[in-house]
Order: sequence, then structure tokens, then C-alpha cells
Amino acid sequence: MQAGSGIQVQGLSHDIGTRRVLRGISLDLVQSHIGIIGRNGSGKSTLARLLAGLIEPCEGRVLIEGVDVLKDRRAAIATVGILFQNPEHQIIFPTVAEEISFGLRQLGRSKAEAREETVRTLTRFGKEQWLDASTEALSQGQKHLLCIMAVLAMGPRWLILDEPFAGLDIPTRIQLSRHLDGCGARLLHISHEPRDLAGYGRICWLDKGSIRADGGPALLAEFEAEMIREGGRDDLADIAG
Ligand SMILES: Nc1ncnc2c1ncn2[C@@H]1O[C@H](COP(=O)(O)OP(=O)(O)OP(=O)(O)O)[C@@H](O)[C@H]1O
Repeated sequence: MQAGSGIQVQGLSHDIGTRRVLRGISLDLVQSHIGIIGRNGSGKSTLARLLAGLIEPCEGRVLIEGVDVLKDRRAAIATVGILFQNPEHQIIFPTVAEEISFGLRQLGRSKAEAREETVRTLTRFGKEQWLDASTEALSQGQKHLLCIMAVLAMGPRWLILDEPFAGLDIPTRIQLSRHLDGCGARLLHISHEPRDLAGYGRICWLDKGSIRADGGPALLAEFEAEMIREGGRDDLADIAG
């Protein structure tokens, strides 16, 4: 692994209002499939946004392939893509072509180049008939696929996945996983669901804003056992933090 490759998280802390939601996170991530697991409210989505450079941390920084994701936005959008849990939060344009072209234009492609790359991307996924389709008319699973295509069209080396399969049925989940596994980007997948991270080589367990454990796939069973123990209690205080 060459210097400056992978994801370096250096002393990351973040407050929302007066509350510290992430504290002192440092990670050196170089595997091709990295899972961040944690229960509701542990800070996963906040971490995903910080990793993608969408919000500024109160302390620390994130480097991806040597790019400071906050300071060098142009390089960051060429290096890392993010997929959110809810495609409605990602899709902003009325047609599929506009949605996919937008990111390419942000990378500096001309209108014609962006259109060509959009067609190429749709063809790669067997969806060339979607070019001028209305984004509103797509089903939930189709909207997820559109978000995946829009992000992958930009050729990122890393993809950050913030629970992208929540609420999807099993066939859709399997189909989308296949697209992601074969996309060529390294995956950092954030989830509360151990089965989403099956086969991932590195697992980091986020608990109340800190890394509680960091290791291999065996951590998933440990996490699940702990979640079942916590579910056996009647106290829901942890849900609200
Ligand atoms: N806009 C906000 N205002 C106030 N508190 C917030 C806000 N966004 C997040 N929080 C709090 O920050 C903490 C971390 O939230 P975050 O969404 O990052 O957790 P999460 O692990 O992704 O949760 P979930 O699995 O439920 O989506 C939670 O306690 C949450 O209540």
C-alpha cells in the first residue's frame, strides 16, 4: 500500500449543538471493504458526512488517498462518493440524465462530455432507456440504483455507504450489492445491521461516538451478541443517547 493511500481519520471530534457526538476518532483504513457498525444514535451518519467532507469537524481531519476532503473539494469529489440511506436526500434533478450529468459537470466535464458519460454509465447498467425518465417516477429501489449510477459515473476510488439498503426488499438489496461489489471502488459501509457487512475484512465498532473495537469479521458476531443483550433490557435511554 503506497503512502497517502487509504483513509486516514486523525483525531476527529464533532459537536452538534452543545453535545459531543463523536470524540477522538483516529483510524487508518486501507482494506477494500471496511464496515463501520454501531447502534442508532452512535454517530454513524455524522461520521459518514465528515468522511465525505460534507461537514467540518470541530477537531481533527480526514485524508482520503492523501486528499484533505474538507479543504480540497474538487479533488475530494473525484476521489470519494457517498450514498445516503434515503435517495430522496440525494436526487435533486427532474430527469435521470440531469441527475447523472450534474456530478460530471462538477468535475469539469463539458456538457457534451457529461452527456456522453451519462449514456455510457446507463448502458453499463443496462438502463439506457432511463436517460430522459423522470426521477420522481422511479420506484424506491430504482432511485437507489440511480444514486449509485450517478456516484459511480464520477469514477470515485472510494464509496462511503450510509445504510444504503435500509427499507429495501431482499432482491433489490442483493442486486444493488452486486453492483456495488463489482464497481471497482473501495467500500466503506456504515450500518447498524451485521448482515450488510458480511464478508467485509475490517470492522470498526462505533459506540456513543467513540471506536469501541476495531478488528476483523469476528467483531460482527460480538456486536450482534451485545445488541441482543441490550435488547433484553427494558431501558430505552440509550436510544436518545
Ligand atoms: N441535527 C441534529 N440536531 C441535534 N442532534 C442531532 C442532530 N443530528 C444528529 N444528532 C444527534 O447526534 C447523535 C449522532 O447522530 P447520527 O445521526 O450521526 O447517529 P447514527 O448512528 O447515524 O443514528 P441512526 O442509526 O439512528 O441513523 C445522535 O444522538 C443524534 O440524536
